[in-house]
Amino acid sequence: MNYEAIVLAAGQGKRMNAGMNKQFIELGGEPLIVRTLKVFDGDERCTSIVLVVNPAERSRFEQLLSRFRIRKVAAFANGGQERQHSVYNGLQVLKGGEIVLIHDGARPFVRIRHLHELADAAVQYGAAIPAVRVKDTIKKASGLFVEQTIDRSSLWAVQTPQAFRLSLIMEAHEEAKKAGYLGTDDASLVERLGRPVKILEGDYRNIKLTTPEDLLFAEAILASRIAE
Ligand SMILES: Nc1ccn([C@@H]2O[C@H](COP(=O)(O)OP(=O)(O)OP(=O)(O)O)[C@@H](O)[C@H]2O)c(=O)n1
Ligand SMILES: C[C@](O)(CO)[C@H](O)COP(=O)(O)O
Repeated sequence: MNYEAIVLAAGQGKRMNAGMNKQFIELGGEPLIVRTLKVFDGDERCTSIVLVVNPAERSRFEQLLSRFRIRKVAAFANGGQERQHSVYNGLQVLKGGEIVLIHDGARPFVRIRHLHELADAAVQYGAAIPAVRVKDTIKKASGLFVEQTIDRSSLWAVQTPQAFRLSLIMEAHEEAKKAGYLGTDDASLVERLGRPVKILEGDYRNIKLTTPEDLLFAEAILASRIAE
């Protein structure tokens, strides 16, 4: 199934502590955002990309698109205060296809195979997300004391891209906006409508580069790919 993509790059990268938007950090000679965009740009099922950026950084992103010959960015949208607001702004400029994949620009290692599986699952279920089973024991705390150990057999660590029927995710964002609800991912806005969200087994290497040590993991993943 073909799809449109919204790629989010309008954050500040505060937890990366790099003194700049982490999207511009180079991995193996290419900026993080370029690596992410290349995956979608190279997927024949991706019809177009909306890139969500801080307006103050737009010309820098435009220069990268030109330098690295990224062809499918059809439109920019302005980032908002929160990730959810950025997604909402991106939804407003979509061309209006049936399926949209919403992806963190900070996740450069997503595989095309998963893009296709997620888009197809969104056709079938309305909403589909990649996730990996939790490997650690998770505990709920009160302050810094354990309150409860959570049974991890039904816990998943959720990733992006998150895939949706466009009409459904538009409704979910509008309803969340009306209710003043803020979620940390887009699927939570669909869940609150009582609509199903399908989980697809993801890849532990589809990491979100968030804190400095994630760059170490990223270099290792890159090295392993070169060896493939
Ligand atoms: N208002 C926001 C916040 C985040 N993002 C994007 O959403 C993705 C996931 O967010 P996160 O990893 O938290 O990135 P930052 O917000 O940049 O990081 P931090 O919270 O450490 O500042 C990133 O690609 C980020 O650029 C966005 O487009 N608009
Ligand atoms: C959307 C997400 O990547 C799913 O795990 C995550 O919720 C983003 O969180 P962030 O704090 O905005 O990076």
